[in-house]
Amino acid sequence: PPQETDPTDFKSRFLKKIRKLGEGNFGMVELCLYDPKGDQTGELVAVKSLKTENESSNLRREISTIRNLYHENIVKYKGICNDEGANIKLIMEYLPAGSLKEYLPRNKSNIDQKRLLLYALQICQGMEYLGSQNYIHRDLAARNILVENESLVKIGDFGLTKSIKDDKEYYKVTEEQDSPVYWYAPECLINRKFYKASDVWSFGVTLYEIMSYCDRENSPPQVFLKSIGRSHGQMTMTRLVDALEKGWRMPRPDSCPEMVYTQIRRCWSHAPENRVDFNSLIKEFEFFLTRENI
Ligand SMILES: CCc1cc(O)ccc1-c1ccc2c(C(=O)Nc3ccc(C)nc3)n[nH]c2c1
Repeated sequence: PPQETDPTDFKSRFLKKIRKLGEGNFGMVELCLYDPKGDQTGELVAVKSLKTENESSNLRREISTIRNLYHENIVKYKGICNDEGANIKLIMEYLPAGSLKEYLPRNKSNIDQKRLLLYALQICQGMEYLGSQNYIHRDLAARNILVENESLVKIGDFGLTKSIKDDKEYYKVTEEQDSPVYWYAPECLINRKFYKASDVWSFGVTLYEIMSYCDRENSPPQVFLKSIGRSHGQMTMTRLVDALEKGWRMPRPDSCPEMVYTQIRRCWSHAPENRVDFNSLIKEFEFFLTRENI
């Protein structure tokens, strides 16, 4: 019988680097061609490797998380490459159109608001599934939503995803890495507790980005800094928390219809328990998508 090969076991000698796709504080993502036949007929893959050895526990957790997730709006796990001893690599499917952060500004002219709501619906479907598996993503943002084609987007980068299986309903943020504070809910900023409802807050910020076609001038950091004033270091976080505590929220972008902004605000209730959940958001977006004009 043909020798049984494990399709999730990638050999480093066949993994050819093409270019860097992104870089984080601990990991790096590269576009590679996996070409076991050596004739360029292999497949393109996205490969996450470590920059520092001591982060391998985080990458191993990411691998154990992503390998058991199966949903059309979650980037597909392909396997691992760890025949070089310590530095294990995570192999994911390569999405050729990049993240919404690159895709939306570039294709603004041929993407209408209905299409934006289709992306919003798909993100909610992926997040609802993730929550059903008792995971919180903790880094939901347009930069982590990848585009398969103009009708399909997928949630990516589970580098900060945590399981809340052991019956706790929140995850305590421990690592002091420079967290994406402008996507964080108040409870995450104040007492570093991350609930599933904290992902809903981040979805609201992500939807804000999407409805403004990820316009850099109107990005969450820009909007916050314009309104709460420029300052440096710790002050920014404190000023951000104070503004949010006082009820300040990012204003409706011009390109965002009132009824979509209403949904965004339901993601931004101060108390986690008062926020809308992904199931209700799915119903809202399905309804919006059945109506003719938005
Ligand atoms: C392997 C890291 C990872 C880890 C995880 O847990 C979930 C998803 C990913 C991931 C992250 C990025 C990508 C990409 C891409 O960045 N594609 C592109 C295409 C074109 C351009 C311009 N930029 C970019 N494709 N598949 C990807 C999977």
